Amino acid sequence: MTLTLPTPAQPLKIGTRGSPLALAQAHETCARLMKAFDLPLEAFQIVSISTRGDRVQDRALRELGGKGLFSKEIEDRLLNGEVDIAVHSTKDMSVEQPEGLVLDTYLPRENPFDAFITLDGRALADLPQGAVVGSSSLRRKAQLLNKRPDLQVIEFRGSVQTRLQKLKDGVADATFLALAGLNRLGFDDVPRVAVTAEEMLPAVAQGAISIERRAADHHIADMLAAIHHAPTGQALACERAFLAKLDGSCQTPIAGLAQIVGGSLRLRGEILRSDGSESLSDDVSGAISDGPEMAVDMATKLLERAGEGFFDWK
Ligand SMILES: NCc1[nH]cc(CCC(=O)O)c1CC(=O)O
Repeated sequence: MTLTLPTPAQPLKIGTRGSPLALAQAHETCARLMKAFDLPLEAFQIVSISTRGDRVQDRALRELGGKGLFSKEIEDRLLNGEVDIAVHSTKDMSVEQPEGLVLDTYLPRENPFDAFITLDGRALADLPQGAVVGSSSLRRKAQLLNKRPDLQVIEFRGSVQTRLQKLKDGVADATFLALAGLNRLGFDDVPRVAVTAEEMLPAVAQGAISIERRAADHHIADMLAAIHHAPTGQALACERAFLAKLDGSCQTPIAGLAQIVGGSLRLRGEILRSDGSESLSDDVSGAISDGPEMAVDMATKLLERAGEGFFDWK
């Protein structure tokens, strides 16, 4: 197999959102390709592309609706050839890609769990009665209220810095962020306590970077194969099959985590009513290759248990 590799004269154009986290993820992808093929930095060009999700800051994202809130503009440029690959937070990606594109390269997953953030670094269990938590995630809100109906959850968006400032201003007592984001940005001094899977199961695909390409681009596919992390791909295929069967997105109160433990695959899943009044969950293990099948099975059983009317967020 002969690979066609990028050169400084014909660089690989990497499409990404322009947020600090998105750029860090594009740089990680770039660094892995440089290492795999001993390429210079000049063989890559990072193209930052603004998406609708980036432009709308003042309204809750879920009110916007629509698929590909954080990816459509990037996917359009991939389809018209302006960029060669696109790097994404898989958590923000819908379960199906537009015709002609595939999402099948995964980098090794970062920590998939949530971080609980307060100014004094206390744990979730130490949050006083009636405290105010800032989060715009329906999942986090529902999970939190399910365990702690005494808490008040308010809308919270913006960068890590904005959120910390809001805590300092007393707008809220605590917030959540993905640990993966904090780690990738190198925010080591942000006080945080990792939330366990038992306390709050993370969102499907949290902490996993994926790379999208044109389906017909076999040279690109061959090149990306060198940086694909198969265990992450297997876990993500399972989680995304779970989400697909539930017809969910990153903006629905659904949680799911697949982990490879000692040669088998463990899948934990949860669906909630958005006010947190009810939560249904399951925990199964099986062969790694049966991941997607296990996920569909779990989702089907959860839907049966939930019955009509459970999905008030639909
Ligand atoms: N929806 C926002 C989003 N999408 C991906 C991440 C974090 C990085 C990741 O999960 O890979 C975040 C921020 C957050 O949840 O704190």
